Amino acid sequence: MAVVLGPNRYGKAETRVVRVTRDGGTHRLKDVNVSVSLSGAMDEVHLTGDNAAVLPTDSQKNTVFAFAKRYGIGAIEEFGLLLARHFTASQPAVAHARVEIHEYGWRRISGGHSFVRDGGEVRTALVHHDVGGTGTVVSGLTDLVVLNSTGSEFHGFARDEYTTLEPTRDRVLATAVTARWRHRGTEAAWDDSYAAARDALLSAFAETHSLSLQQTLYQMGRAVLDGQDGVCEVRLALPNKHHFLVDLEPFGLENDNEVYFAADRPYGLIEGAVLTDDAPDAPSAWN
Ligand SMILES: O=c1[nH]c(=O)c2[nH]c(=O)[nH]c2[nH]1
Repeated sequence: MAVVLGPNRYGKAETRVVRVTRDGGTHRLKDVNVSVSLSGAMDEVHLTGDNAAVLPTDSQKNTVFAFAKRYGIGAIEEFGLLLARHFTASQPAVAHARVEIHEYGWRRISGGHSFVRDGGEVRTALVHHDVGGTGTVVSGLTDLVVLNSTGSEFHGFARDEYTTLEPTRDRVLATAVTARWRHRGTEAAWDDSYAAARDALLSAFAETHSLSLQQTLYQMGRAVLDGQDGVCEVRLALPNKHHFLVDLEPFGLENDNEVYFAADRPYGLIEGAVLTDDAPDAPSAWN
């Protein structure tokens, strides 16, 4: 029985590119996930290991970043066509290009450079009640994804022999907020309280000129407490969703804080509590 090569394709999946367009102080954001898959005369690489027809998936990823800079990202259909036509036109072995793009929507918070991602967030409540009649209520949310495309710095940090991070005076700051806030009592206008806390978190994130995510965390917690006497403690978990500036110099392009690689892991995880100095102890409230 003979064995033959069947249908095949290859490419770089899920290149996460964030393109910031700066129009003075007003920024626009395009956040996409691009998967390229090429097919054509690829028998040799499978049968003999001859790579002559294989444009590396690494080059495909670089093309996505370079095109994001060179042409911007308009409608994702248009960006997809641009890429697919490029690969079929420039690689003799490529007969077909498949480009799938997913776009994540963002809405403005306030100011010109602060955004909250559409959908996905979850409202949470955790209630404890004793037979004796005392209770605690912890409200919260998870997966509230926010991004500042400027207004964030990180420098002056401790260094050791393993430190390679470059200090920065202008970076993208993004996080998926998990916040929980403890109420003093068991009577409150819960929906209004939730809306006010969510607003306070968003405004504080947008309005804090950040020197670290830790500093932003404290300001976010404080904003919730300042807005509501009925809340005595806020706990926050803020993953630092790193956006790395892509080096476009090898392609003769300058990257003036426009094209970022949105990494999903590993991520910094910044956690902390902010509380009023009269907050009652609540050993079980958070578990
Ligand atoms: O805001 C930050 N806090 C850190 O603790 C940290 N560590 C790091 O590598 N980048 C950052 N950013």
